[in-house]
Amino acid sequence: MSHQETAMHRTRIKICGITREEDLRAAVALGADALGFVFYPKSPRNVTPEQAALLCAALPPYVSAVALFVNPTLGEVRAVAQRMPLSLIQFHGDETMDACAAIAAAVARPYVRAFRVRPDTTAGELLEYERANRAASPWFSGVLLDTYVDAYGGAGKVFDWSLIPKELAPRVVLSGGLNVQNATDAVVRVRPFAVDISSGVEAQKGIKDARKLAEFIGAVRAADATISSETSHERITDPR
Ligand SMILES: O=C(O)c1ccccc1N[C@@H]1O[C@H](COP(=O)(O)O)[C@@H](O)[C@H]1O
Repeated sequence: MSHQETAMHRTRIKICGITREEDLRAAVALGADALGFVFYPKSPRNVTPEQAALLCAALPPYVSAVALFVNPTLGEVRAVAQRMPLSLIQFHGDETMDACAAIAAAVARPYVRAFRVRPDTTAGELLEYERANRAASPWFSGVLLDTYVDAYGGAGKVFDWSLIPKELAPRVVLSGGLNVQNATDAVVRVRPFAVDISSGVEAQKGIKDARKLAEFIGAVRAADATISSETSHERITDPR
């Protein structure tokens, strides 16, 4: 196989809970694909639409701005969508499927919907969740898997990745307790479309640590390199 035919695996990376311009610039410089802004007043990472708009002024083209909400009203989402260059909504609460679809249609933005995985979550449940949401709205972009905890998210807790069905993994955003130590293992084992991290790259709540950001992104890219070399090896040994 020639060099040009070797497909490089590239896991998309979202850094969530941006509250400072220097963190945004560091994440962008390191190659993050998306940055998350939390609009949930109970979160230590909460920002106002005006703060997010100011932060996004430093965002270059082709890097997505994601707005995270927990059980928002349409008015709250609209206020954000009108003020910042919003690429994607992340619904991370107990919103119904129909509420997500209606809000996304009203503001004309795609969305991901968080499924908070419990120890007794089944593969069938996850597949059906994705199928039903996809059928419910053309604005549905994918499922984000997080760990079920009493709070809504950003808790740094891992769930059992073996619960994710193999056929769903290439379409999911994997989150929940990712960090510098487990990132390579997570990506090599699960092979998600994207990873999303918040607390694992923080120096303190709401403040990112530039070194952890660099190490986390490096760990994901190391996993990508492993997957790419496995894939090209499979092609060489089985050229079909
Ligand atoms: O980041 C938050 O403060 C937050 C608040 C409410 C709901 C979700 C939140 N963040 C999301 O939680 C997951 C897991 O985060 P962590 O890496 O375990 O800290 C992630 O998808 C964040 O986007």
